[in-house]
Amino acid sequence: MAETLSLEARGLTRRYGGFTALRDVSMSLSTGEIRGLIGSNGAGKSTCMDVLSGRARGTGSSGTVLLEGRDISTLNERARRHAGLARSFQKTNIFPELTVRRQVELAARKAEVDNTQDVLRELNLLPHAERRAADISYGDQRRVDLALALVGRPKVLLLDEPAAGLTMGESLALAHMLRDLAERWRLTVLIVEHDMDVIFSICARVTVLHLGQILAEGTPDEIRGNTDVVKAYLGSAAA
Ligand SMILES: Nc1ncnc2c1ncn2[C@@H]1O[C@H](COP(=O)(O)OP(=O)(O)OP(=O)(O)O)[C@@H](O)[C@H]1O
Repeated sequence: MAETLSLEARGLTRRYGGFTALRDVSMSLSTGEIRGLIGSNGAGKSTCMDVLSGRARGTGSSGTVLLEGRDISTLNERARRHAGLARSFQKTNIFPELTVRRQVELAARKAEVDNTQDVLRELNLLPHAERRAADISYGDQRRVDLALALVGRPKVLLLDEPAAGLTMGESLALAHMLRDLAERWRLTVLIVEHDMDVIFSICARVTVLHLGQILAEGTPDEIRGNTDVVKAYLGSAAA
């Protein structure tokens, strides 16, 4: 029996006036997969995440998004989140004055779930739970961001540059925690990240965007060995 895909995008296109930022992008992610989405500045990565998450809907956007086989293309961002598609942004969403526990509780209440303690434990945040977010390290704040996206126990997480601003050690620790979570929760992750060490250490497959279109898709070894990708992106990005 064919496996039901966790997230499927068919023919995603996004136009801004006469400019096409994303053209006919299709991809299929299986359950528990961590997929990297890479490409140079302006390649269309954020636009792709916007169309998937429902942030960019209506005029200018077309294509189909399926979540576990269900067509969610007509749902707005909030309804998609409710259906199990969560997104975490590069810009931190946390309130500096609140304790870590309080803001995870607020996010849990909004998502109508009661798993604050579980999520704090999973993300190694229990030792910081009673501290104000402003008083913890930037690396820990990024984990609070992740916690806020994970409270509803989503099926799919869209992750925008989670390692931005982290030290190399913090980035790799975050990457391994993500891989561990995806495995235990059967969580599917689509991750946009400029840190190729993070991408190549946790992604089974990588999709490369270039000028709004898919340039390549494959395993980390295939992507690293693809001369078009090296020319368009990796030659400069891997630095
Ligand atoms: N609101 C908008 N109006 C017009 N053009 C836009 C808009 N948003 C994005 N674009 C254009 O669409 C293209 C894709 O942008 P996008 O932000 O998706 O790229 P990206 O791959 O995420 O880049 P980066 O790595 O710099 O974040 C760019 O040429 C950008 O200038």
